Amino acid sequence: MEDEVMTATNQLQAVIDRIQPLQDEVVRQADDHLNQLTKPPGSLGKLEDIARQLAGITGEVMPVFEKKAVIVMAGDHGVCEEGISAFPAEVTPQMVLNFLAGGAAVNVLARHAGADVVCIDMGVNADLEHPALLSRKVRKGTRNMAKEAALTPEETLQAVLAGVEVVDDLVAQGYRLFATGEMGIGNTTSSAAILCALTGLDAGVAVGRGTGIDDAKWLHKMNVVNRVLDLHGLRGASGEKSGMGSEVSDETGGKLGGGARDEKSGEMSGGMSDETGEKLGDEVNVEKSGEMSGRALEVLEKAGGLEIAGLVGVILGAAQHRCPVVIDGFISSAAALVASRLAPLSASYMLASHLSQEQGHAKLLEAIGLSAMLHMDMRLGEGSGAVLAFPMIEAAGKIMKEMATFESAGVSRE
Ligand SMILES: Cc1cc2ncn([C@H]3O[C@H](COP(=O)(O)O)[C@@H](O)[C@H]3O)c2cc1C
Ligand SMILES: O=C(O)c1cccnc1
Repeated sequence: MEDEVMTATNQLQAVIDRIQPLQDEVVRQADDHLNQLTKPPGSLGKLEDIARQLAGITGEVMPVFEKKAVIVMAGDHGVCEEGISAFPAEVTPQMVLNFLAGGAAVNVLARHAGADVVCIDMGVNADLEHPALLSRKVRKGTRNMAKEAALTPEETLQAVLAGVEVVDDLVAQGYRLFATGEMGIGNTTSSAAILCALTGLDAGVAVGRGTGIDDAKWLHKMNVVNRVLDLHGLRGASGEKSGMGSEVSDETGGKLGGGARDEKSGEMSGGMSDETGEKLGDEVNVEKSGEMSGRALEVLEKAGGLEIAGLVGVILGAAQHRCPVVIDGFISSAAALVASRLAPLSASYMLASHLSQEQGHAKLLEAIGLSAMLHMDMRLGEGSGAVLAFPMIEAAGKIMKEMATFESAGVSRE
């Protein structure tokens, strides 16, 4: 078992080590091109930030994304037995079948965006079979994190590496633009615990109403998250700078397997933040990823979900392949936070699609250094907000490719 964990750890470290900074030179070329286009400089606002970020990610000033996919990972949560959701756990497999039949919100919005839905069983507590379902089932649901660790180290690594492989396969099929999506009743509780554990935030700030729980259940859900943090010693020891001004101690961050780590990892290069929009023109990249943070993996083991762990792998895999990855709502962002702590450079490959109504989502994005494109008051998950943002991302690419320059259109300036 030890050997298996070591091998999987090394595999994950290799993925992290392959993640490169954005290509500064191409970002500069994109910036130059944007300034030749028939518009006052900067007048396309965040579309220009996206265009620069896409250039730095892909190495192309005019990227085109012919094949795009939303990767919807599903898993069940043992913590449901604490009564923290407005819906029963059976909804997870039922919704997976709905995704496969094409009837869920994410299917509709993906069709609208011309994207494919790739549905993956990471750990649903049912025997599901369908020709279009990819099974990467690690186990039938997590353990109840309020009583014991949700996952073992082996299970956690297996799920993360499965996510990496899913992206490897899709890239081999020609996909170049990804979105994260998930299904798992109870997973806003898991995500809130991850947010608290990695930033030091209080449960009162991080815990939201998920599928729509009433006040009494909401208070209970906060208590459950507090119990999880106490049981697993996850309180206030992020080992990382949160980027939100919350003071956190720094003793537990470390290379997996022991050694001390000295890595400034709180400053993210997430391309969509207001500051980074400016930064993209000159200083896009932060430091190269260092050794992976054992702390982030530990949090995933203690409080994670199999679909969340899988999405961590999807995000790292996309970054490894220099593909943009569009992050959906609260749960996807919890996975993105873990990914950014494992590999700080991965944040440069993320685009935050929308600001979920789920309490805590703004703090979660802030901790990664991302700012959301859309404010649609959505709180669904599944990847629904992320696919809704696909057309905007493609629009940024089209601006680069199709817009006339001052010279070509004979438009005067100065
Ligand atoms: C019918 C239905 C469809 C969904 N699609 C996504 N979620 C969302 O709700 C769940 C998280 O909320 P909580 O932590 O409160 O259980 C996740 O499955 C998430 O994807 C859904 C929830 C329901 C009920
Ligand atoms: O923001 C989300 O992803 C979300 C919020 C509530 C319930 N399910 C998902």
